[in-house]
Amino acid sequence: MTSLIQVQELYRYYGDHCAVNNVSFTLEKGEILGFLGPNGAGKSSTMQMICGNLAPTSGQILINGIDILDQPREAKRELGYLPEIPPVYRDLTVDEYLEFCARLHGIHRDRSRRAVDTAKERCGLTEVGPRLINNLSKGYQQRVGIAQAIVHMPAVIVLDEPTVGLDPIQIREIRELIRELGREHGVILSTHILPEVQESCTHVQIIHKGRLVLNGTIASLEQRMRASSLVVATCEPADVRQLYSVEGVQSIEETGHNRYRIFHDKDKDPAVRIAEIVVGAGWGLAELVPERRSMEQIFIDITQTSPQGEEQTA
Ligand SMILES: Nc1ncnc2c1ncn2[C@@H]1O[C@H](COP(=O)(O)OP(=O)(O)OP(=O)(O)O)[C@@H](O)[C@H]1O
Repeated sequence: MTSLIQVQELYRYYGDHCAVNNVSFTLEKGEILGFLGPNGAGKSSTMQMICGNLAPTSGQILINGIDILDQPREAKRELGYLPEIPPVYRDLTVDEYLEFCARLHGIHRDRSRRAVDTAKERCGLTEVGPRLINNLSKGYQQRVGIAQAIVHMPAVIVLDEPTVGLDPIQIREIRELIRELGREHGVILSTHILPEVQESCTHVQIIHKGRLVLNGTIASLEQRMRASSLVVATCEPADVRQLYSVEGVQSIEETGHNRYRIFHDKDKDPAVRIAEIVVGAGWGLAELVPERRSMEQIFIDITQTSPQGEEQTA
């Protein structure tokens, strides 16, 4: 079966600066791939190359088996792209704009009305068809941006930072929409926001200084985020010696008034036993929280364990 996207040994230089460095990956049907990295990591450059808007220095990109450099028109038919700044014309109504996009995508006039209605319905825009885009909220303008990306029913949708500048409710709605789109399209979502990937995606790739340093499922990312420490707070002072007796506990740091950070073996979670001891001894269990690594810590972890920034498959 052909992958929806196949990227092989992709490079992009800006002068001497290597912004995308030997990136290879595939996107399969049913996958929502989060392309995660800090600002300047090379996400937008990669997205633009995949969408045929930026020439690679070298490498190959196949969209549904079609080479975007050899057959750009055919390959682009399989693609919907929402750039970081949505390409909407604010002085058109939603209907006029989407109709225009449908025609640009080569949909015949007879079928464009239907295509626009379907895209509006999927993006929750049915009620606002006659309204000027300029008068819509930023969240709705973003939906219009997504509607233009799906109006021609592409196999693949590429969304570059789709929730930047939205308020928390709008963010939730757009993430829900992305999950929904993932049922019928392959989706690549570029973002520097870790929770975005955790909430919306099935797979994740981390790009760091132009290189892919992690490629795996969301479950594998969650695994990496689990730090090997717990924070325990008690109402009465705990007898630390008893906590040391729990299997897997390596060291205990007292961090304040009846608060303890317990470091443990990665493969042995002592939380249940610690809770039993605290409750059994009558110290009062006020808090027991497994600590989690931040994205920055994961970057450090990954880049330190693979000094050349080589890709790890989790
Ligand atoms: N046209 C350009 N000319 C020179 N350098 C560029 C150009 N576009 C991007 N870069 C550089 O290439 C690197 C990758 O940029 P890119 O925009 O792809 O990263 P990004 O991960 O999308 O970051 P952001 O989230 O800030 O957009 C950065 O160091 C950036 O400064």
